[in-house]
Amino acid sequence: MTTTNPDEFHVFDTTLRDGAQREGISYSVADKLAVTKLLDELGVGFIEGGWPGALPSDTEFFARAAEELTLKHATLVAFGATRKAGLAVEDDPQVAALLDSRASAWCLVAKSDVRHVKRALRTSPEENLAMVADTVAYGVSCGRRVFLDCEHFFDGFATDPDYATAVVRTALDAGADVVVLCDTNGGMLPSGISRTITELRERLGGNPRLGIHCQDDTACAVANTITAVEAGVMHVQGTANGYGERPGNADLFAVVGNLATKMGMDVLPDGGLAKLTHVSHAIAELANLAPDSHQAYVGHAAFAHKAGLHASAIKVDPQLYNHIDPSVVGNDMRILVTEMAGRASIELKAKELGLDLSGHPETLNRVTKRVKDLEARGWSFEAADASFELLVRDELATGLTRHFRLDSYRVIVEHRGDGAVVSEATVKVRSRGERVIATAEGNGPVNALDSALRKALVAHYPQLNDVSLADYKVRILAGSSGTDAITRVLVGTTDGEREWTTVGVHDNVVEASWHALSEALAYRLSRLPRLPRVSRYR
Ligand SMILES: CC(=O)SCCNC(=O)CCNC(=O)[C@H](O)C(C)(C)COP(=O)(O)OP(=O)(O)OC[C@H]1O[C@@H](n2cnc3c(N)ncnc32)[C@H](O)[C@@H]1OP(=O)(O)O
Ligand SMILES: CC(=O)C(=O)O
Repeated sequence: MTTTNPDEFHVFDTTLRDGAQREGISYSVADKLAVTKLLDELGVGFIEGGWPGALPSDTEFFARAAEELTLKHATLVAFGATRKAGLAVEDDPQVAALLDSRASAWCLVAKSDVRHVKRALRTSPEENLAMVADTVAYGVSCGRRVFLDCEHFFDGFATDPDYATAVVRTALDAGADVVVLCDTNGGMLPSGISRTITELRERLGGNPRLGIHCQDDTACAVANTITAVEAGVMHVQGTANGYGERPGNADLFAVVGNLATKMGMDVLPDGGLAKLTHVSHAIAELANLAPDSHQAYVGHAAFAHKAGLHASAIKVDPQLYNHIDPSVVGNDMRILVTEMAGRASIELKAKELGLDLSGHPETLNRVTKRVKDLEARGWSFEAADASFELLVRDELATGLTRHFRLDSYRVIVEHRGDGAVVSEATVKVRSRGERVIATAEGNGPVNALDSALRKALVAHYPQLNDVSLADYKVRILAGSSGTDAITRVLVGTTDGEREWTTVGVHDNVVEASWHALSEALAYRLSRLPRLPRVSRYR
């Protein structure tokens, strides 16, 4: 891998500025400080923290960051705009706010499309160049490192290449460290990025310090960013998980993953790359967004294999079906067990769960057949590892699965005259050689059943006191009419330390729920000493 001098190649994060422009994101100042620490831990070179003077919370963020944060790797950057048209730079309150932020680096947004200069800024092309020159030079004279974001650069270059080039040259001449070419409307394709940067570099001559900032409106932001690096830029901007205005920004984790693993560029400090997955998920939490399972490199499913053919090759060598070793970016490979599984998928999944089927070809065949049959009837094991594990244990006859057996259950739902609806369940189970009967009420039939089953078992298995329901999902699968459909229930259960998921399928929602609930407790108890095997799945 080529070691990249952090001053010669910049990884510039704008999660807290452009990323915060995504609909639905609203960071508190504390969130912003936490995101900054995570990005610093990852090892990015620059963190754009927001626009002091424009957003009161960003002003507060910079004040607190100056007092509270000691960054190991990153330089904190304050975002702002070039001075107002017709105003001396020293008199512009927004520029004063940049100084007040105490950030040692600024990133200024400037117009580089002449149509925007005339129609949005309502000023002359010459005055816009003066705004760029004055503000950059002022920042530099105040000891700040200044980056210039050329808004709408690619559209501007297509309309008037001389003017767009003049903006870049003006900023470089005024002392800008890097001039960043922005695809603000996100409409570019890689070929256009490459052509424009090549032509710009010819016009400028020498080796200009250029950067790239791509919005994702054509879903090409990452590809456009990589193309720009190939065309000679030395500064990439992006955001955690691609958050940003409209469809978003270039996903910095995919950009960094590509640069490091495909182009041999060592763009993060030692150990940084292996933190990619953790930092991605932690920032999603702070943004209050569910992590995208299917995100490249860092998604939970980025290295999840469903097809039997994939698994059979992976069994020989995981590299045959993975573009990189997932651990390089802190991720894991997973094998999914579904109708598409073959014996190799089952064997690998069982191994993942600590069960060795390699010396048990008959069991492997049986498990594979049962999984395929059950999946065809609506069961889904890919999200229910615990049910799959119980099934394998049953077939392996390890005797670890059954600590209780159902005799019968009954649930009633009573709609009373006063409008109250009450559910009551009675379960009769065999446990430790005894017949146990328990009754419980609940706010619905499933809740009542769950309570009654726990009540019946807890005297024999006090471990169940720590177990609680974490999630309950119902999906209607098929049927000729709405009410005769098959129901699939997935139950998530936790003991405070771990979480596991079980599945139940039946044309009766209560029975499907019973199955998933009783499996959840059976799974917890399967961690206890051995007990005799009984058959399941009627
Ligand atoms: C491409 C990007 O995403 S850049 C980042 C954009 N981010 C944001 O806009 C979020 C923060 N923005 C804000 O809080 C507000 O828009 C503010 C504080 C910056 C400005 O608010 P207001 O003063 O009320 O102005 P308003 O938002 O209506 O218009 C923007 C003004 O900036 C001017 N402007 C736009 N770009 C620039 C520029 N590069 N340099 C100088 N002035 C600019 C516009 O001409 C307009 O001026 P006008 O008020 O004289 O018409
Ligand atoms: C600066 C910026 O965010 C853009 O031009 O898209």
